Amino acid sequence: MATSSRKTALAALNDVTQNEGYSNIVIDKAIRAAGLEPRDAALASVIFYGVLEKRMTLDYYIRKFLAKPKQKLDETVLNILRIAAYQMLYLDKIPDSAAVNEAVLCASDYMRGRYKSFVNGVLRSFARGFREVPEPESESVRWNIPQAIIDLWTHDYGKPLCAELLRAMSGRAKTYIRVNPLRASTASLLSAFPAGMAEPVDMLPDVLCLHDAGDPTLLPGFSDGAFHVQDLSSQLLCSLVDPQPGERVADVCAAPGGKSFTLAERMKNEGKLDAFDLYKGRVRLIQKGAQRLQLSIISAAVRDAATGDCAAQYDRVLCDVPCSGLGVIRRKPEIRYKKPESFAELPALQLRILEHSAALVRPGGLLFYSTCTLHDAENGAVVRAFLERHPEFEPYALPAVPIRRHIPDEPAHTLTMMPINFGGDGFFAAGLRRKDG
Ligand SMILES: C[S@@+](CC[C@H](N)C(=O)[O-])C[C@H]1O[C@@H](n2cnc3c(N)ncnc32)[C@H](O)[C@@H]1O
Repeated sequence: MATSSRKTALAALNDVTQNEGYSNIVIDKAIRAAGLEPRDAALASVIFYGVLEKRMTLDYYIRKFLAKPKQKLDETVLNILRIAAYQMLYLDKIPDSAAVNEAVLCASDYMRGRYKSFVNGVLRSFARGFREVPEPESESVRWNIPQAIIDLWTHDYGKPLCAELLRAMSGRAKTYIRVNPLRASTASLLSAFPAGMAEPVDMLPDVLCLHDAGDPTLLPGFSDGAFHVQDLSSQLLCSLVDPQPGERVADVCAAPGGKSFTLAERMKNEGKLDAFDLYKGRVRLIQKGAQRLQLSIISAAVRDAATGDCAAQYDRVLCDVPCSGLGVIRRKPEIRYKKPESFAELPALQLRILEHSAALVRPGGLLFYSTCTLHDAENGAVVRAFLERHPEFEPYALPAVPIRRHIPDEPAHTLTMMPINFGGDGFFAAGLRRKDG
């Protein structure tokens, strides 16, 4: 068992807590910097994501073994304790003694070993006593979701649905790929992948769900443009947008490009798809992906969706706006710890983007609004405000999809997707139509 796995997980956790880095980017960077072997990299990643997901439960247990339970702890020392506690509570194959010893080694390297005996003492008591600690009573600690988010979901969706949501959000998200039907088929990929690694998904064609596949970019077909990684809800959203070959389509917040790719594939690479994003570096990601997938109708460019010019008129415009991301906390566990105040400004920006993008839609054309969050102020409320201010648009009933509608009486032009009984992330979609003439 390599010490470097824990050290790498620690460096990445410190990066997330101190610099508010995105978990996937931070852990990839830390693993590359450490030059870990695949097995050690896998362990570093399991520990890193596990600690982020279970942080509130881990802190509850750790504090039972502090002489002063309310004591303020150095953030790195706390992360060292969390890493060891996570292994003891959740990783059956790692002996408790190994978890403690590795933590003490990490502590020896930090601040000239100042906290080594503290870490040793706390963790030895933890190893002896954690099985006797009663389960946390607090719903928030048990599900590792801050109370502010539980309150928000209870307010927006009601208590019973919030309870289902908490349970669903505590599971791991699966990895889905979208097969590029212009380059491959689900059958050809299934035969190229090792047996049992992928299975088709009933609700949509050209989707495979992966099991223990490791890095999907290393799978056969990836470099030839046979598929891209895309969550099931995101793929469902593209089926709602339903662009046709030959149409003009704009995706105004498009990077890294997952939806643009699927939309262009659904258009059979015929027509025009303008994919915009605010950031140059992210526009490059769209260009790189479109090139790999050989989707020549995609033109990617930098543009501010809230203010930018664009003379063209489009048949369909998608606004997949920046949002708080509360629907994807299974994939990006750090998002749940953001303070709700940090997303207070988002609805105003989202409405600005939607209103500005409305000008790009031709008469009779369609405007779609989507987020990967579960928060009415960023979802239904933005769409309601838009319709009040824009009588030239009307609700557009979304095509039926084979998933449960969770929200009673949700209007036909909006769809809130929740991970309950369905593999996809939490997403919201709305359809609007510019009236003719
Ligand atoms: C939810 S992500 C889009 C994901 C993308 N549609 C996909 O499926 O891959 C939101 C994107 O909006 C971009 N963004 C943020 N503010 C923007 C603005 N004012 N104008 C254009 N893009 C913006 C971000 O850089 C980010 O790439």
